[in-house]
Amino acid sequence: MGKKGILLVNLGTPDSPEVKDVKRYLDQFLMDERVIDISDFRRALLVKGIIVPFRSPKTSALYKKIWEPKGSPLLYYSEIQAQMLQDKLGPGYQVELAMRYQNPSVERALSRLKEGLVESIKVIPLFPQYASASTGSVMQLVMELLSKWPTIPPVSFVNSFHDHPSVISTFADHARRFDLASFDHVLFSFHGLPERQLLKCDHTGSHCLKNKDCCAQLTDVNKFCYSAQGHDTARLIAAELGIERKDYTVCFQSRLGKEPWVQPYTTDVLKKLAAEGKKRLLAFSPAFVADCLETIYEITVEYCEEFKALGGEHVQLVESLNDDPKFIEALEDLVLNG
Ligand SMILES: C=CC1=C(C)c2cc3[nH]c(cc4nc(cc5[nH]c(cc1n2)c(C)c5CCC(=O)O)C(CCC(=O)O)=C4C)c(C)c3C=C
Ligand SMILES: [Fe+2]
Ligand SMILES: [Fe+2]
Repeated sequence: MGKKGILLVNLGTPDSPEVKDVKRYLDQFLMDERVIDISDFRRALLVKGIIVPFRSPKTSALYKKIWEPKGSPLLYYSEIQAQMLQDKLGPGYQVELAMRYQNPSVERALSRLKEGLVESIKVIPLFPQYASASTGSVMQLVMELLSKWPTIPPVSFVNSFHDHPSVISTFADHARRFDLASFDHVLFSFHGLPERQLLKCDHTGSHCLKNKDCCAQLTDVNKFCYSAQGHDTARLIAAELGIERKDYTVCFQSRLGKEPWVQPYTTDVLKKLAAEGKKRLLAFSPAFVADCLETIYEITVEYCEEFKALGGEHVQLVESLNDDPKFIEALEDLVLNG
């Protein structure tokens, strides 16, 4: 019997924090039709004419602040996760890691699986909640690349794992490293998404954003909704930690552009909590399985400073799943049963 191929795919990061590499990364990322979902002509004008030239120097400066001797945290944690999963699954499996943008490329990882003569390929996009811009984009690229192979092996995809018990309990374990009673409020701050992309994913056209609580419960109608899955992740982590509903807020960070994104925005929530006299916040970022620019810089530095300037005292980030063996158990379970 041949080996089974496993392809883990995370979002991607620049090859280095230098402006030229950040430009190449942002160009590939934001030219993806699922990320900026407007016409090809308008996307090219916006991305190549405005965002990449103006944003890259700023983004490069941020990457320089989080870059470590071993590289970008997103990449090195992903590499560790892939190695730990390989060790756990043993010689019957070939685990490859790829990044949707930049390196290691999905094309190269698929070639390595082909060279390894795997009998099947299971793709696990490393995003707990499904979004067209993340999971959907990985699926599309893998299908496009495989469609050019003369022999297409049996292939399957994990769609989401927002409620996986080991994922939930790993986040909860990481929060228990702190004295939970010392915090005034808990944030579940998810990466943002344009509202338009949520609406497009509502196949009924009758549910999403039709009332302010449409994502509060996961049902058959919104089961693939990024926001509804995020609310479910937050609900499950809060339940495991015994955090009452009034003591946490689900919010969305990292907005890009002027159009409305999924709300509430994390910055608005910080303002509201500071105005209510809250001083110490505990912040989860459960859209990611590894710490990255969005957690290490945006939450730990930017949001913390913003909150302090508003009269707060501290925003404490809960570490992501990173190299926790319990998360690798979740990945193993997705391989075997997902
Ligand atoms: C949960 C997964 C992600 C979704 C969904 C997503 C959507 C999305 N992102 C942008 C724009 C940017 N995102 C940036 C960084 C970034 N995004 C994710 C994940 C998701 N993005 C990660 C893991 C990271 C960090 C990568 C790292 O190297 O650490 C950036 C770059 C940083 C910056 O310039 O601010 C941009 C830009 C859009 C437009 C979008 C959905 C439509
Ligand atoms: Fe992003
Ligand atoms: Fe929704």
